[in-house]
Amino acid sequence: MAHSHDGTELPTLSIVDHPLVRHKITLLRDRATPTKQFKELVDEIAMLMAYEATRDLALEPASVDTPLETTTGWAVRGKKLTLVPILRAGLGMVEGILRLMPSARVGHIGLYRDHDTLEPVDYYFKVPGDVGERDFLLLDPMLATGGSAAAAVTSLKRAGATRIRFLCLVAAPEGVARLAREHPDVMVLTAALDRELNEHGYILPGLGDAGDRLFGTR
Ligand SMILES: O=P(O)(O)OC[C@H]1O[C@H](OP(=O)(O)OP(=O)(O)O)[C@H](O)[C@@H]1O
Ligand SMILES: O=c1cc[nH]c(=O)[nH]1
Ligand SMILES: [Mg+2]
Repeated sequence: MAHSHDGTELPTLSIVDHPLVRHKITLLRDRATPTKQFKELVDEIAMLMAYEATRDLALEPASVDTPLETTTGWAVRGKKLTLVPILRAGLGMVEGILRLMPSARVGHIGLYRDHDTLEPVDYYFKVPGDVGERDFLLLDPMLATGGSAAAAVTSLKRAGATRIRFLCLVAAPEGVARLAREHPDVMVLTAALDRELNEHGYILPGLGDAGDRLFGTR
């Protein structure tokens, strides 16, 4: 059971604190890290996190012919795992995870956070069919107020999704609490649980605006 800084229980939270992840997250936070390296780090951390997020995937026996004989191995069971990045910043997490599981499907959810109200505004939704039979990994580097993640989960559920995990790199306690309140069935995996949000809804200490740092906008 995880706790936020004020002691609230966060039962659906898992912090991926592998030493390599902690090292890379620190480089990602550094304001001096240039766009090219920022992109590479997001890609690498996402891949390491996906390894943890899929630890309990169901398997089924699979026959395999080695050069010497036939034996029984294992294959991941069921429909292809489905990655759903929240545009834009979530896009940075897709390629690294696809290297680990090249046959995963990819859906997209377009959302941006209104600068004044901090409320999510949605502009795109496309996911593969057979939604109810799929395991979804919803991807966004930042979980701040939780408004965007909660809205994306609501959209996925409206389309029929039942098994959703949310992967982020940096989370604020406020966002974790909101997601746990609105979608207690959705497990959240993060590489870092930060202290708080500032008055503009930015995570402290955080890493700044993930979308801008990934794509060189501002
Ligand atoms: O938890 P929240 O308070 O909703 O904030 C988090 C959202 O804000 C950022 O996206 P942004 O709105 O900057 O869009 P972008 O990815 O297009 O830059 C981030 O990538 C999340 O989607
Ligand atoms: O700190 C934050 C909060 C929301 N979105 C970001 O990219 N960074
Ligand atoms: Mg942004």
